Amino acid sequence: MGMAALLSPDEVAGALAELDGWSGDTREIRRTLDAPSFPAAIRLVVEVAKVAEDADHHPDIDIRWRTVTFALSTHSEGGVTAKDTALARRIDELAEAHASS
Ligand SMILES: C[C@H](O)[C@H](O)[C@H]1CNC2=NC(N)=NC(=O)C2=N1
Repeated sequence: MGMAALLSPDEVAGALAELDGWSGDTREIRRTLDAPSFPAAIRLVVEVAKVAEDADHHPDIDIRWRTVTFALSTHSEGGVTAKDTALARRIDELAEAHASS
């Protein structure tokens, strides 16, 4: 048993309504961002990596040139928990600083 509880469908829907650009369901939430350039995309990923390591909660990351997709779930629980919605908010803050959309 992990420490974070799975969110209900209503809780995930409520969180997604507050998170700009995120989609998903109780299994996983995801957002795709376009950075201005490949180096900018990598810088964003490095910043997210620092936050993820500090939180001991790690996103699945897909990098294609300057397009980055972050997919969040709590693997130990088999779905979305508050750890994922919290990390999504942090990613949004970093993405804003990196002029992504
Ligand atoms: C031991 C350590 O806390 C676990 O392996 C962590 C690491 N990062 C993780 N990240 C994610 N996304 N889900 C997890 O269940 C998870 N577990």
